[in-house]
Amino acid sequence: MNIITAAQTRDADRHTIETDPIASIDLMERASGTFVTVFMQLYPDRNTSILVCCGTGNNGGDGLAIARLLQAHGYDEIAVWIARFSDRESDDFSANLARLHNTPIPITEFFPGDELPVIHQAVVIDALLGSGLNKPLTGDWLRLVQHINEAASRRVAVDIPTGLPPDGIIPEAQYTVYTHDVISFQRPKLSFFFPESAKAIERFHVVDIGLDESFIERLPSDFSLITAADIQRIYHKRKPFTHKGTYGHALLIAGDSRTMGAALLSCGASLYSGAGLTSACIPPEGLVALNTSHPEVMYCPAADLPEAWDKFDAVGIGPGLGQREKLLAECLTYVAKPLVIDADAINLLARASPLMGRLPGQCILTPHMKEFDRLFGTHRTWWDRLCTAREQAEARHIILVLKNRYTFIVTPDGKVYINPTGNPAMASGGTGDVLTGMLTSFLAQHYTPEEAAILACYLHGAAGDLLANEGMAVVPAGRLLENIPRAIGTLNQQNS
Ligand SMILES: NC(=O)C1=CN([C@@H]2O[C@H](COP(=O)(O)OP(=O)(O)OC[C@H]3O[C@@H](n4cnc5c(N)ncnc54)[C@H](O)[C@@H]3O)[C@@H](O)[C@H]2O)[C@@H](O)CC1
Ligand SMILES: [K+]
Repeated sequence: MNIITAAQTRDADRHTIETDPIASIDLMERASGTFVTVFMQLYPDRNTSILVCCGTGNNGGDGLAIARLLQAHGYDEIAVWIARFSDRESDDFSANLARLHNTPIPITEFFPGDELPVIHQAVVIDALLGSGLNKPLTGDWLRLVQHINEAASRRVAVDIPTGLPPDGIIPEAQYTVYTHDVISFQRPKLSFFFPESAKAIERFHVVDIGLDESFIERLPSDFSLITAADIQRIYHKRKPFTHKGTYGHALLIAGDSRTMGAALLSCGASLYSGAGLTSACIPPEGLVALNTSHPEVMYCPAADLPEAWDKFDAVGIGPGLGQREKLLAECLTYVAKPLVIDADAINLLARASPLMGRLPGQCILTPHMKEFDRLFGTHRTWWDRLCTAREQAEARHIILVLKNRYTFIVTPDGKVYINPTGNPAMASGGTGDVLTGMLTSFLAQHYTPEEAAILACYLHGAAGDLLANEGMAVVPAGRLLENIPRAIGTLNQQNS
């Protein structure tokens, strides 16, 4: 699903109005109706007291229509505030204001400098400003937004929290309405996926307001959100008459005396993700632990690597590797193979910059924020970091998996795939090692690096989601392993 800019959304809006055809005021009614459907699922109690705060543009117009529709659905305790901080009002706002005057809903208008009454409603619907935002909030807007944030109410935004830019840089000090829920029209906005939006958005829901999807999908965009349908398309179900050789041989070069667990986790992840064979190049003191935890995994001593190299279909290096820089340097001298570089190996790369110049094309690097900044310099915003990631991926022909709540997979052609799965219960040591094992496993199974990255990130998060949905508030990395086949299994069920 491509993620589009505010300007492109306006194009899609115009196109739909012309070709559907539908009058703009009716499109607003349709959008407001879809908002109301989700809102009623979130707050089914018709006695919920609701304050709808509206600006005078189309976001405000939506707010007015929403107030009227909620009242028609039996929500009687509704009040509307209109922020008259600008002389302009959109046509559809005016039309909806006229319609609202035919209802008993009380409307209060506020002008610059007006005192703001205490908000006592259980829910505030934020329809002040939407995707039309073109500068940070100041003056009366900022005062109103802070006033809303100070109320004890639940806050639900129409389309986007007021003050949050839909795309581009989100300045750290940017003030927005801090929402519990955002009900967003047609597409999530790019900024929803940046950590800087955490305060502004607790969760978001996307509703289809009937804009022309085929038109939207044709709009050029370098950003796309991975969907279950994409995963279905990429994943190949295991076929009859296949054997372990069909599914490739993965090698994990990992572990050190104090960090052997990282190696075991990544080897386990390779195994559970379906590589036909998995070998571990670990220090010999880890052998007993390896044989105990994953007897299916074979051992490859570091000294055997030069002769054994040819038999591996993919290599992952880094989890718990410690300071064993020589191993990384050696790997980069052998015939290039599908390669994943993670964790300690990334830090070694950051320290030994000549090695950076030897990365094979299409290799996958999986830095988290700090590792990324160690490699490429510090960044003040995630937007800047993502811009650097795109430049570096293009210049070096590599794939960068920039890990976060929503992991960004950045490919050499500058495209960014955003992974939606995963949850905060997974935020603990070792889950990254599991991801490395999964990536290496899918590469060994002959998926392209781009496919492997998309599959691994999605299924890694999906495995964690299965556990979180079963009530686990914390998902330790070890518990993820057995859930990888379950996450893959759900694809098999849907495929059959
Ligand atoms: N697909 C669509 O495009 C649809 C859009 N709709 C709604 O329309 C919204 C966009 O409406 P508009 O383009 O009228 O814009 P907004 O209603 O978001 O903003 C209104 C105006 O406020 C001004 N403004 C921007 N930033 C400001 C700031 N920091 N301080 C003070 N004033 C500022 C701008 O002049 C802007 O045009 C969407 O978010 C959505 O809610 C819906 O009605 C349905 C269809
Ligand atoms: K809003």
